Amino acid sequence: MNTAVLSREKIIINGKAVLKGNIKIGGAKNAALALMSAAIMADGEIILENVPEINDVMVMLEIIRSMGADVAWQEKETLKIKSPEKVNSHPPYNLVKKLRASNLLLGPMLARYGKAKVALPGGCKIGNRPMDLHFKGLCGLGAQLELDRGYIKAEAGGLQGARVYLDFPSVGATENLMMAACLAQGQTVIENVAKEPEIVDLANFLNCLGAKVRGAGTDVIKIQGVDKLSGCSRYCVIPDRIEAGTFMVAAAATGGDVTLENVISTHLEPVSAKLREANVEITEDEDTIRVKAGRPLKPIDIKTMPYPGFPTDLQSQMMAMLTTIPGTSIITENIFENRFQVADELKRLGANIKVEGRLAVIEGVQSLQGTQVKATDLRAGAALVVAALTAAGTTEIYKPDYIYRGYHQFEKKLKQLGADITSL
Ligand SMILES: CC(=O)N[C@H]1[C@@H](OP(=O)(O)OP(=O)(O)OC[C@H]2O[C@@H](n3ccc(=O)[nH]c3=O)[C@H](O)[C@@H]2O)O[C@H](CO)[C@@H](O)[C@@H]1O
Ligand SMILES: C=C(OP(=O)(O)O)C(=O)O
Repeated sequence: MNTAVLSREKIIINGKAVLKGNIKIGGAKNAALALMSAAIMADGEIILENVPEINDVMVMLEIIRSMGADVAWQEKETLKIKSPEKVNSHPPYNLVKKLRASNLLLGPMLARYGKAKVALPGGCKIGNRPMDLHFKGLCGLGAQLELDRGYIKAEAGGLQGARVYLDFPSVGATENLMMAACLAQGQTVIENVAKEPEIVDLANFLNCLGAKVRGAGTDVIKIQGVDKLSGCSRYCVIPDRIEAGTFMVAAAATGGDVTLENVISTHLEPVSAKLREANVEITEDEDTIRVKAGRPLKPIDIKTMPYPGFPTDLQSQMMAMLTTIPGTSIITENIFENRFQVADELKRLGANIKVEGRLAVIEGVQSLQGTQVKATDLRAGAALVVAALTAAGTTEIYKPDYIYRGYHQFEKKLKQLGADITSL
């Protein structure tokens, strides 16, 4: 078990690898972070299993510890959390600014302790990431919120159940409201919610703590408020569909044959569907997926959408794969306007990509050539690794710390599949 934040100057990859073999996928970053936030609402002790030992989790652990929670790794990927009677409702700026998911502390803090002062969250600069829907929803439940010099200040003298309509199915807003509503008085109905598997995981976890949440995974979530939430002797975080999808794309891009263990294949249907369209052979079992790319790959078009659409968190990796598939592929990014930053780095490797607003047109080239590039965000970093694996020669990827935010033992797993990869 490694509980320190991992930091490196660069990742070095000698390309033209063909990935082959089996690897185990870890717990989902975006589920684990939400569950850790929810844990501060509970009265008893919580044991969370399958928690990925990634940098974002290490930061979230420090955040809830700074708020007074008793948090400790019990064994590999198992976290024990006991929230305090009285919380420090002002977690430190230098930790909060590192994470997007720190915005998920707002709902739980308001619900259990009636107040919160949280710096505006950080996370990857993949676009404008407003919090108007979080504000609208929490105000709808009776909270008072204001923005003051980069801090969100919130207060509530007891939240009241209400009907809230989200103008967009935001993952974070759905999660914040769902958590806050668990301890509100009466019923809350949230309409047009996000349907991502991480939302369902959070709802299941909250119910395990004694909450009454119904409808997660559909467009409408109904929550009957309860007086308090208890502990939970064991809850297992769902597998990370984005980590799994990244390895699926890497396997396909390198013409490999890789079996992923510990996945929920239904969560990966949008990814499997697009890879099949690109002529990749996918065989699914309940908890394994085999990706075999024996045949020539075909160009495809991709549009990112809220779940069950194609995930924006896998768009950059797909772009990397498409750079060497002969023909024209078109990607439409509908969620985050800056997710095409990776295109400029892929172009350094010889890719032919034209970006026009929300559209990227990719003309497949014969091969990429290794050079120096830099990760601009978490998934851009993962995409550069995929590209470097296919490239001729050596690629150095700077700023790999972005990658360590969300991938545990990325290099070790890739090595296990036959990649020539190291980091300094
Ligand atoms: C920690 C975590 O779980 N991060 C995920 C979460 O981010 P996050 O929760 O930040 O993403 P959202 O679903 O909230 O954002 C999606 C879209 O909604 C917009 N929006 C969001 C909130 C709001 O109040 N107003 C508003 O307009 C955003 O600008 C964006 O265009 O879902 C994203 C979309 O699947 C993923 O890429 C992130 O990996
Ligand atoms: C955008 C991502 O994460 P975050 O929301 O934590 O910045 C991601 O996981 O790709």
